[in-house]
Formats: sequence, structure tokens, C-alpha cells
Amino acid sequence: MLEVSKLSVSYGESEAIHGVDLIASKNETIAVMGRNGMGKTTLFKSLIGVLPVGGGSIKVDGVDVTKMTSYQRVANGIAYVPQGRMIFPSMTVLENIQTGLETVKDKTIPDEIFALFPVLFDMRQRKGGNLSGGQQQQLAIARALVSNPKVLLLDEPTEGIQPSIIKDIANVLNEIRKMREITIIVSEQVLSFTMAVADRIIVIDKGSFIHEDLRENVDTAQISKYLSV
Ligand SMILES: Nc1ncnc2c1ncn2[C@@H]1O[C@H](COP(=O)(O)OP(=O)(O)OP(=O)(O)O)[C@@H](O)[C@H]1O
Repeated sequence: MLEVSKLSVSYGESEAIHGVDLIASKNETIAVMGRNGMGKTTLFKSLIGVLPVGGGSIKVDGVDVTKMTSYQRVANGIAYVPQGRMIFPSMTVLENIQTGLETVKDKTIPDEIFALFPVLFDMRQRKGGNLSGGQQQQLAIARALVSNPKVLLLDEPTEGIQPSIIKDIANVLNEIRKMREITIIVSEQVLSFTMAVADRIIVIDKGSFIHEDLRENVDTAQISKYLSV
């Protein structure tokens, strides 16, 4: 479903992602884990097209999107939940979700979105900026989901979220997989969260993938070591 080959990304002269390969199947959730500054956000921004690709290719469901704009990539099935959520604080919850409908024909928000996030239905007329961090995260996921993605990218969804709500976000990601056969790629530093959602865990270090395990084979002590400074 998502096929990334020899992807490199640079900031000016400085290369931040060094030729990474990633193949993710339909109905698979992959966690990319690494410390601050290891390249998670750079990788995700290049996948959605906010940062230009220096080399390599990105394919979604067999279609090469490497040279496409972000808008075209969304139309071709990638959706992105950015770090820090980036919801529109002065727009209502409904209006925020509607911004995700730009690339699809039917402009109505599917009922299943409110079934997944009942709190968003209750708060549909509230301003996004008045929601809690966890509710804003749900809003950012809902906004991404209404574009009907084949590949959903989430950049550090648990950042700044309290532990009890982190569990809710994990449950939501697992529900999404049951409802739709999509690929989920999540960047994270919280191992308990990725162990609850991911089929595979990849460790990124200084812009390269240095370790990979299926969840059932993960040695949590070893991954924790990679994640500690
Ligand atoms: N706008 C930029 N200009 C130059 N270098 C950058 C820029 N943004 C990030 N970098 C560098 O790229 C590398 C990867 O940063 P990135 O933000 O992708 O890491 P990250 O793993 O997402 O960390 P965090 O969890 O802190 O967001 C770092 O060395 C960082 O200093």
C-alpha cells in the first residue's frame, strides 16, 4: 500500500533522512520510533509533500506520488495528522472536519466519524481552540479520516496528552483499522502506546532506520534503550 524506496530529504546542504526504505501493507500499522531530532517529522513531512524529496520514491497503492503536491497526494490516498495537531482554533469542530473534505466529492461528514468520536459530535459547534489536547487530537484524526485515506500518517499523536487519554487514542486507531482496511504509520516515543497499536516497530536514528521488529518479537528493554538519551 505504501512503498518508500531510498528516500532522502535535506535541509539545504544538510541531509536529514538518508535513503530509507519502507514497505507497509494494507491493514498494517507501523510505528517509527526515535528520540527528538532523529528525523521522524522530516520523514512524515516529505511523505505528505510539505518538504521536497531529495532522492528516492514514494508510491501509494502502486501510484508514484513523489512529484505530486500535498493536495494531489491527499487525493491519491495519503492523510496526515501533524505533530501538535494544527487544528484551526477559531473554527468550529464541524468546520475543522469539513476542511478535510476538500479532495472528496461527497461533502457530508460520514456518520462513522461521529461513531468513532462521539465527543466531537457533542462539541460540534464549539471552537476548536476550546477543546482539550486529547479532543484536539481526535479532531485532527477525524479531519484526516474524512479524506478517505489509504495511508494515514500520525506524527507523535500522544505528545502532550495525559496517560488516560493516550489509551483512548490507541483504542481509536485500533477501531479505525477494524472499520477500514488502511495502512497506519505513526511516529512515537511512547513504547506502551506503540505496543498497543503497531504490528511492526522501526527505530529511526539520525535519519536512518537502524532496527525493526514485529511486535511479538519486540524486546522492550532494547527499544527503550534506543529511545533514551
Ligand atoms: N527547518 C529545518 N532546518 C534545518 N534543519 C532542520 C529543520 N527541521 C529539522 N531539522 C533537523 O533535521 C533533523 C531531524 O529533525 P526532525 O524534526 O525531523 O526530528 P524528529 O525526530 O521529528 O524530532 P521531534 O520529535 O523533536 O520532532 C534534526 O537534526 C533537526 O535539527
